[in-house]
Amino acid sequence: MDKVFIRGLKIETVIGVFAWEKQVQQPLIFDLTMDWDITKAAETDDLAYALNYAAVSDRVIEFVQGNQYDLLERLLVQLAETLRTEFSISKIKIRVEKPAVAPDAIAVGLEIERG
Ligand SMILES: Nc1nc2c(c(=O)[nH]1)N=C([C@H](O)[C@@H](O)CO)CN2
Repeated sequence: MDKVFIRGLKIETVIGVFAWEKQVQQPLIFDLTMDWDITKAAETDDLAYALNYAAVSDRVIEFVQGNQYDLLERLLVQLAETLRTEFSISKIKIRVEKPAVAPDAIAVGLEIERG
């Protein structure tokens, strides 16, 4: 299957288990890979048949900044469900890094696949 991807989408939001994390915004960095059959878009050269990565990016930003969760797990599962429903995406992989909380690691985060 063809893939549409978004890499390194940085979004400032409130996320985390601890009390201090609920008082501040911190960055999350998202990578998304989405299955999409590009045949019709390639034949027609029409964005209407493509999975518009700009529109998906805007929705990810809106969702992440519009919802507050403790765990990355809940955020990613809810986000995956929302994107799959709204954009008719059959399969999605979402990876998120939370860089501000792990000074001794290159990265911490979570990756899920749905569909
Ligand atoms: N698997 C997870 N582990 C942890 C999470 C999380 O969302 N998923 N969150 C935290 C804290 O919020 C942390 O980021 C602050 O130090 C810890 N572990």
